[in-house]
Amino acid sequence: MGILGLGTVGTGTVELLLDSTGRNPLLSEIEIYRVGVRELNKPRKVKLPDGVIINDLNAIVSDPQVDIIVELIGGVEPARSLVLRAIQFGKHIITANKALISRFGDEIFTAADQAGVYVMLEAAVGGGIPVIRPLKESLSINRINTVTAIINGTTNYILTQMQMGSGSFDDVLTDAQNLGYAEADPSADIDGLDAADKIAILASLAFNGRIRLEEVYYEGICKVSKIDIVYAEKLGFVIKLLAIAQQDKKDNLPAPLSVRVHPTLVPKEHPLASINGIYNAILVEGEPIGQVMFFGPGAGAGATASAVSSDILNMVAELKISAQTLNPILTWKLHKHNEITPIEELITRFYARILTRDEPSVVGKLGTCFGKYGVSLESVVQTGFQDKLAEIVVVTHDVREGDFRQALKEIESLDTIHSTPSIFRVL
Ligand SMILES: NC(=O)C1=CN([C@@H]2O[C@H](COP(=O)(O)OP(=O)(O)OC[C@H]3O[C@@H](n4cnc5c(N)ncnc54)[C@H](OP(=O)(O)O)[C@@H]3O)[C@@H](O)[C@H]2O)C=CC1
Ligand SMILES: N[C@@H](CC=O)C(=O)O
Ligand code: NA
Repeated sequence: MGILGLGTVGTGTVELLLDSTGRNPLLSEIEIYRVGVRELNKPRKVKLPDGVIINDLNAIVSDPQVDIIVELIGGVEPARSLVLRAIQFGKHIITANKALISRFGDEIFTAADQAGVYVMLEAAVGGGIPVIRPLKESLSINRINTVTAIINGTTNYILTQMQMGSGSFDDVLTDAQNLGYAEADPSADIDGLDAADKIAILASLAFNGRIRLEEVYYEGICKVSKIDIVYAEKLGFVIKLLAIAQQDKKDNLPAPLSVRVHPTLVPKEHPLASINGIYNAILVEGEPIGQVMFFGPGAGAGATASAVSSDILNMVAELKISAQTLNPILTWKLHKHNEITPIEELITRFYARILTRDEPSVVGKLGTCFGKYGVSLESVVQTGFQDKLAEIVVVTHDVREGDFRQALKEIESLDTIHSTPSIFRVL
């Protein structure tokens, strides 16, 4: 076996594979033949025989001694070219790289199909949580209607720390980086793109069709402030970065999918409200199963190594049965593209925090504007003052997003309105 990458996940995986006592006996059949890195002279936490760690990754993916390539480099290039080259040379692939799969899954799965090799990616979504394989195998008979998930550990860690009132945003992010949770470029975590990559993968599996990543709406956590966390709490919510894939029905027929990532006010009694820190959870709803929730550590060396190494063991087990015929349930044959609804068509509740000049008629003016676009309000709270401006928090009933945005545009043009610092969707 050849491993590409010896960073957080690569090191965790090598440590796990070398520590076989009390684990699955198949582990003894796995040889770490080569490990590819960028910098040969970097100090490493794991000790491997001389010559195993090299920096010629192209040589590893074409080496006849290697049957399985484990890609743990991250990012698109050179990961994409190396994986495609490995497939050309008939190697089976294991990867933790959601950025690669969400963008180039089509190309990689098609190449793998033609070459008759497996691609396994349990670690790419939810870190250590088994979710890809359960969706492919144990739940595959269900008609899934919704996947609602917390699938970025770094942002969940930051939001949890903010909620507990500890540390500044930057300090908590640095913590998450030092703990090995964040991506090499942490803006992918913060801006919601990492969660978008992951929900695109889950949605393709759950709804049996490819997803165009560019159609997935995503927003990150930059606009979530301590003030909003406190208001949300008073109103009975916690703020979480949710990734949602939902199949709505129109006239009892399946409508296009809604696939999106955004900070969301989650009612405190909802099962996802209590998922804190580095933990992730994926709530799957389908027919006939009902609700199933997967919960566990979403990032970090050990947890992610658990998912990568389980893929390695499963791969070895599959190849023992037959190297000629692939188990069809483990391959990725997604022939159609799923159609995705634009975000303007989403029907949801909203939370908005509006800063106004303190005039007696302002709540009435807000109500009139919202009413004009069919936005009805569930609650309006005039809470306090920020720099001499009155602060009003509204929560709407379900509304079409496009109509809410139009109402807000008109509200923002009123003289009495100063600004709308926060707008979040409510679950
Ligand atoms: N960290 C986590 O908790 C999780 C990460 N993942 C995914 O796992 C993958 C790996 O992440 P992680 O281990 O955190 O990343 P790291 O940045 O810690 O490690 C990356 C490794 O890849 C090597 N590498 C990077 N670029 C090149 C290159 N151009 N040529 C050769 N080697 C290269 C680096 O070499 P060198 O050491 O010499 O610099 C390093 O060993 C990513 O796809 C990530 O999204 C998935 C789930 C959880
Ligand atoms: N950066 C990711 C790592 C796991 O996928 C996260 O924080 O969830
Ligand atoms: Na997983």
